Amino acid sequence: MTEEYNEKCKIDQNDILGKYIKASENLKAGETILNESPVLIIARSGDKRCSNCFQLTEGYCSKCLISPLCSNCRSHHLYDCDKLTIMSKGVQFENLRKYSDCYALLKIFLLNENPDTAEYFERILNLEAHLDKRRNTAIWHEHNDKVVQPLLNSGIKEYFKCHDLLDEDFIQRLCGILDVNVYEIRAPDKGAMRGLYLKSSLFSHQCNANTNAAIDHQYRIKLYANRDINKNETISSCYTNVLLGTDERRRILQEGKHFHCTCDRCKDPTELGSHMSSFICAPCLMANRNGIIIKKAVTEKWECLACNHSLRNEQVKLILEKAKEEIYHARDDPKRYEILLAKLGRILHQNHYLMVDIKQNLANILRSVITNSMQRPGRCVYERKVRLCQELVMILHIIQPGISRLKAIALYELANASAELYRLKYGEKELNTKELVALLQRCESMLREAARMLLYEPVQTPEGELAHAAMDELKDLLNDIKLLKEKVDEEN
Ligand SMILES: C[S@@+](CC[C@H](N)C(=O)[O-])C[C@H]1O[C@@H](n2cnc3c(N)ncnc32)[C@H](O)[C@@H]1O
Repeated sequence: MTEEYNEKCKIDQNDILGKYIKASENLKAGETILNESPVLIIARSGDKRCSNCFQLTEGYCSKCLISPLCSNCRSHHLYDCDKLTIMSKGVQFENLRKYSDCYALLKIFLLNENPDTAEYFERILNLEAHLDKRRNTAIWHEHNDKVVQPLLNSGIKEYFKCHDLLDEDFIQRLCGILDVNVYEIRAPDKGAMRGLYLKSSLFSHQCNANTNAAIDHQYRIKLYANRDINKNETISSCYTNVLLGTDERRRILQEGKHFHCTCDRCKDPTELGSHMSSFICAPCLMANRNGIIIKKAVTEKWECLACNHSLRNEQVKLILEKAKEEIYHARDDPKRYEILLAKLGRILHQNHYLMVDIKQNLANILRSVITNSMQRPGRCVYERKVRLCQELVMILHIIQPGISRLKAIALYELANASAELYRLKYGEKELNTKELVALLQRCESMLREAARMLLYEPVQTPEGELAHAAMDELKDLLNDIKLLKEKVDEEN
């Protein structure tokens, strides 16, 4: 492939990945690889968002009658509005309104109508669609009912330049292109929507990817190296939630992106030693042994590493289904979460992704208890919060060893909760001033590490704002430490 990409990386192609990006030079951790604006921003399937500000809405533009528009916005993209205004006079726009996913496709056709953007239409058509893998699957039928038929029956196709292309297969192909290539982006209401980026969509996936994607308030994407990348190394981005277990991640990637992931983490039954899918071996537990059940790589059987005990696939499925149901019913109740942790902790490894899910939920509840000025959290709240954050940081160190947004947030919370706990202990005379200084210095280095990783995030995003908060808190902490050190000197 000779197609130009940029000076830091180039496009290559192989039978497994299709097109993918590799480094043309050595890249340093933190180095920006790509900055790009989306060619398309669309609502998530089933949502309706204002064409101008992207807030959720039920309203429509009073001129073109087809584009969703919220009550705060008076107009949207002029070219699109003028074109759709002509079309709406001769089409059944009620059907297009009823099936909101049609609007994403109309936006793609409009790119082709507009001479300024027609080039993007051509480039979108070059993206992977996995048409054959999708044919006659559940998603194919869903798109047929909610996009293909409503579009074809509305009569709108005759108004587009590409009307003779617009048959069932072509529309399914575009649906496939969107499903396979979009990035999830944060909507103004903090919900999710989708962005299509022509260059960024060529990055292949790894569950332990070597880049992070950061999307700013204008929806520009920045892809930066989260660790050093060698020349000719494949540059990857992560398409899925890293806090899920291998079977879950693989299922999501198979269903949504149509490939079987064979990255280092997926291939390793211990998930790089994190044990995020492992079970506790009951016979070993009874015998006071440390038995862990993992899914063996070749046989795909769930077997204990210490004895010959095994679990059948159906048993594993049942345990997980029941655990998920119990987690669902415990939602927002810290006491029930604690009981569940104790109960499931006898079946699931401490780092199992469902245990991590409960611990994250619990840590979030404790955060609101701590930050709520009406409540006066006791020491035990801080102790629990510290323990939960420590466990999360430890797992993230394994699965995201480089620069990591999740790790930065967990470290930030750990540093603050720990500092508060040490101050409480000091107030209760459990620590002397010198000991407090030493412990606060540990918090300082955690906060510094969190701020360092968050500084790669765009300023006007929640993570960018957290970077600022971390810097401010670091200053306060340094000041505290300085005053306490002076006190130590006076005491000596
Ligand atoms: C967003 S596209 C990436 C660009 C794509 N390779 C192309 O040729 O246009 C996602 C698709 O790339 C392929 N892919 C990405 N990462 C992969 C991986 N780790 N293993 C196998 N296929 C992968 C899959 O076909 C997937 O559906």
